[in-house]
Amino acid sequence: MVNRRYDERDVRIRPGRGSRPRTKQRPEHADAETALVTAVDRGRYSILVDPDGPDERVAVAMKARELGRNRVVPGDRVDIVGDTSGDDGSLSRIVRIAERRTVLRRTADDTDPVERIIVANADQLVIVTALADPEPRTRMIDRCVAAAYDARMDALLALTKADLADPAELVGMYAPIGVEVVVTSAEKSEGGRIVHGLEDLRAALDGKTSVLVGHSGVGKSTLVNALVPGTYRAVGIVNDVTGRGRHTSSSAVALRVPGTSAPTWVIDTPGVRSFGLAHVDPQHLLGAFADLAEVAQACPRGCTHAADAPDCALDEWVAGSPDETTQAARTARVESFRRLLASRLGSGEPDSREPARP
Ligand SMILES: Nc1nc2c(ncn2[C@@H]2O[C@H](COP(=O)(O)OP(=O)(O)OP(=O)(O)O)[C@@H](O)[C@H]2O)c(=O)[nH]1
Repeated sequence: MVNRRYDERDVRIRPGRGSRPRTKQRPEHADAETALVTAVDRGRYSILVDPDGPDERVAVAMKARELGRNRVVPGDRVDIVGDTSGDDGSLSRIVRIAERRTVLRRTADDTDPVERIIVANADQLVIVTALADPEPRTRMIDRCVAAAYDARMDALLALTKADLADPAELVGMYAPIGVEVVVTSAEKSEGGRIVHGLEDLRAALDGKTSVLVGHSGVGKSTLVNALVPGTYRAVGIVNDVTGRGRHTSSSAVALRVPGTSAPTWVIDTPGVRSFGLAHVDPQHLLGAFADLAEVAQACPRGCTHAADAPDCALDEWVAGSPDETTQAARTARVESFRRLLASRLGSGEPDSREPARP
């Protein structure tokens, strides 16, 4: 072994971490384009590339592996790479999901204990309810309103079949709690169906993305058909926007509403009966009642604002009304809020998944 002196050749100079080119530090998919997800069917996503832009086109995408188990749902704004041409047989990849403004979850059930997101970025929940045949169920409406408010969405009540029953009672019940109400009736005519009140509905949807919900038979298909002609076929949905294929699964589909002043979408949710209310945050619900939210600032910390909540400022507010008329109005308002709050428990009846409250 040569005994030599230590010199600078013995010093190993390693490039610092910062100077090494690292893939992760490069902007990922800088060439990505933006798209709107309109439907999901067995791992394939119908998307609209450059929505409302000069190059708007329909395409099909799959989820990139890097997104892992993150769900992509109708209403999602996404970044896509790959073949985004939309040509026959083309397939792009969704590499990013934009931050969601709102999320609507469907209720967990026995077979699936998780409340899954079904729609993203909707502004409004449209609760389609028949005035008769089938009879309206206010408990179901309350649950939907609570879900909408909790998701920070507006609630719109579309009352159908006004030719069969008077809407006054339901209008009187929901209009005072900030729920916009539209009344329609469909009439058979030679050329198909005329839906009276359709223009009111279209105006209430204009410029927004609205999720339509309703039980079977309430006339939801009749409304969607009138708003977006040619959408439905007997065997399933052919998406006019995506243009291709048949959408027979029970997941939500976004449809563009023509004849409006600003881009307008309805998202139909076949088979969705109810929404996730297990984690309703009283503060979110309260946010939909600006006057009550202000009063509730004086509540004790952690106040649930429920009827049995001790020292709830809402009760003091009602009790301290200057006159009888004001007291009646305040009582109605607090009761409406509490009804929505209680609807997560199934309107007084214990929910199968939740213990009854004392
Ligand atoms: N009298 C009356 N009948 C209506 C009205 N709107 C729809 N209907 C009828 O109600 C029934 C149900 O209407 P649909 O539009 O199929 O209802 P849906 O909510 O889509 O129900 P599903 O198709 O079962 O999901 C049909 O027989 C319609 O003709 C209405 O305004 N007045």
